[in-house]
Amino acid sequence: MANASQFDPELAISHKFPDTTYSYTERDAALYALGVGVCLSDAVDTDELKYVYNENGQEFIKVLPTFATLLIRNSGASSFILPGLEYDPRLLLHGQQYIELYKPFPSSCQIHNKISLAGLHDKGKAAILEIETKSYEKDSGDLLCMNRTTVFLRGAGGFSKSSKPFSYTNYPSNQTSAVKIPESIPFSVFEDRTQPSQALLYRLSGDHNPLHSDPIIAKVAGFSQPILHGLCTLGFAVRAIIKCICRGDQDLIKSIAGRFLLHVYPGETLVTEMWLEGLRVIYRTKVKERKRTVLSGFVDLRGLTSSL
Ligand SMILES: CCC/C=C/C(=O)SCCNC(=O)CCNC(=O)[C@H](O)C(C)(C)COP(=O)([O-])OP(=O)([O-])OC[C@H]1O[C@@H](n2cnc3c(N)ncnc32)[C@H](O)[C@@H]1OP(=O)([O-])[O-]
Repeated sequence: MANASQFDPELAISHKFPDTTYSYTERDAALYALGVGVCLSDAVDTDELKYVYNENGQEFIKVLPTFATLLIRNSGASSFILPGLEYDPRLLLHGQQYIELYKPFPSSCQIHNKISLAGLHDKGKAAILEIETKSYEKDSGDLLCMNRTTVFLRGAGGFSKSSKPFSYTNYPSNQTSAVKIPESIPFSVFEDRTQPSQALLYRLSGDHNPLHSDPIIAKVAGFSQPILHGLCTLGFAVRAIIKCICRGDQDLIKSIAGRFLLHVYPGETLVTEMWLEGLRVIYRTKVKERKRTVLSGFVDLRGLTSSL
């Protein structure tokens, strides 16, 4: 439990984050695609080869919508360290991710990020911190996407009165990632087995948190072995939706919300169930071997393909 003297929520809320920059090339986009399982079970997958190879003479490779989560990499870990918040970073877990996409990503680009604090909550046993990043294309000044990252700081709650726990949010409640899963049979189900080396491949895209690679750090954090990055699991789930519901058209994705409910061990099989409600896909991802739900959320679409 956090010592109240180590936490000054008002100081954290008034903190001004410096802008950050990020540049990527086609190589980064392709490496990321491999990290989230593109062409994992079929090297010539007709829906996915375009993310890693200039197929049929296409000039540029295509970029997955979840690549949005990499644009904030340089603002990543350091943006969770704020004046007024002291906690053990080894106990930090990724809780939720919300992404809005405004324009398809070019295959290479220079990015300018504007960062702000979107939420801070005292949950008693934990504190929840939410950071929002707006990513602009440097050349055109166009807004490409917005990411809202929620982290769960285990052991850092209890910094306010339990009768009136501190809670600050500056965004609409309909953007929360928690969803109610329908009781009906899913519209579609997709299964994908992650590789035992999946986290080691994914980390090359820039998330070097040792929780995903170092057995000793993983044990300190309470896991039997290094766990998969939450955003890697999200990448697998959204790929399943692009394949099964968007029929391979990644540009149909408008926004993505995901709540990480349980850790995934690299090598486990991910089964994503999808329900279509108008232009919203509600989804749930389970680990087949442990029969446990690890991720759930929704994806809003710009439209449906005529072949659906
Ligand atoms: C990005 C940086 C680095 C990346 C690291 C990774 O990738 S790590 C790998 C990827 N990440 C992982 O592997 C993490 C997987 N997830 C977990 O292990 C667990 O879900 C947990 C430990 C985050 C919370 O479990 P628990 O049993 O301690 O929680 P509880 O059910 O008792 O609820 C307490 C309160 O918290 C709320 N709340 C609950 N969950 C979430 C959430 N996800 N999100 C937000 N909020 C959440 C819940 O609504 C409730 O509030 P209310 O309603 O009372 O106002």
